[in-house]
Amino acid sequence: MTRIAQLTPGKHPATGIPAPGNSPARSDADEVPAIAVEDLCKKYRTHWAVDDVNFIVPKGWTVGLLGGNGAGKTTTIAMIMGLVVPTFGRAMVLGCDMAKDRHKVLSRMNFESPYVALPGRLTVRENLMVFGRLYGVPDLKTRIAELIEEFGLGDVADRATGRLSAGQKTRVAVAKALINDPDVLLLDEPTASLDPDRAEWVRGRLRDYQRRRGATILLSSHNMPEVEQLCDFVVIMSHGRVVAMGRPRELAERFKCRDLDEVFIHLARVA
Ligand SMILES: Nc1ncnc2c1ncn2[C@@H]1O[C@H](COP(=O)(O)OP(=O)(O)OP(=O)(O)O)[C@@H](O)[C@H]1O
Repeated sequence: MTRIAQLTPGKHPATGIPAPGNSPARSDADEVPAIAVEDLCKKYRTHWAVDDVNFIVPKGWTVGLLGGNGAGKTTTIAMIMGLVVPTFGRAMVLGCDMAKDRHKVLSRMNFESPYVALPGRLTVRENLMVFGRLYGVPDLKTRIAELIEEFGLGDVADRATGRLSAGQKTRVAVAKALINDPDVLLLDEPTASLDPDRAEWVRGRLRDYQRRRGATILLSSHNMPEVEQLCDFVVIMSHGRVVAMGRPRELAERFKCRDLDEVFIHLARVA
């Protein structure tokens, strides 16, 4: 049995985690997971940025990818997107090896990071139009109107994206990430530049989207209360390796901590 198979829901060696209540994975624990990361490694010159990472994300789950600065989260997400080629191992999305077959699943995925800027000279509407066309979204004008309404972007829809505030840009980026109704959504610190009110609002949108669509979300975040709110399960990395995984409450119990914040600090000091 591969390590990936051991991490299939219901077979988790440590936790035997059941699928979350609204998860389509509940009825079929053996179906192809949304994301499967198997023996994944990435070496830059002499440095292993990602070093033998294994985990799965069953369909319909929200999983947090956590770790301190330089732990390897962004590199792992980049390999899951098929943007960085693994040195060893593979990242599978909906059964496709992303280093070889990503064209087969890209239309069912999307990505958001405040650190990846959208073209600044294009207006918000033009950006949504460009990405909508790239993803082949049907009835695109209607979809853009829905997103502008849902994300409260009416006042800035015809302004250059580069001239918006960081918070406004983040809302545009999340709207862009949902334009193709993705089955799999990868989020790299989705609320990093938002004030607490806006951050909560974006989390609400993501939660609504996940529930409505049964979508799978893998999210990296340094905001532990956010992770506790959104995630069914977390994978914690340090120095390119997975050092712990489990449900947020289980991890707190396992490490005798009050919450995930304390677990994070504990692991950052010992791992
Ligand atoms: N293109 C690259 N060339 C060389 N080294 C890289 C490259 N990209 C990342 N690294 C290194 O790989 C390691 C992991 O980086 P990565 O960006 O994946 O970490 P991270 O967990 O996302 O960190 P942060 O929380 O600070 O964003 C770091 O030591 C980083 O310096």
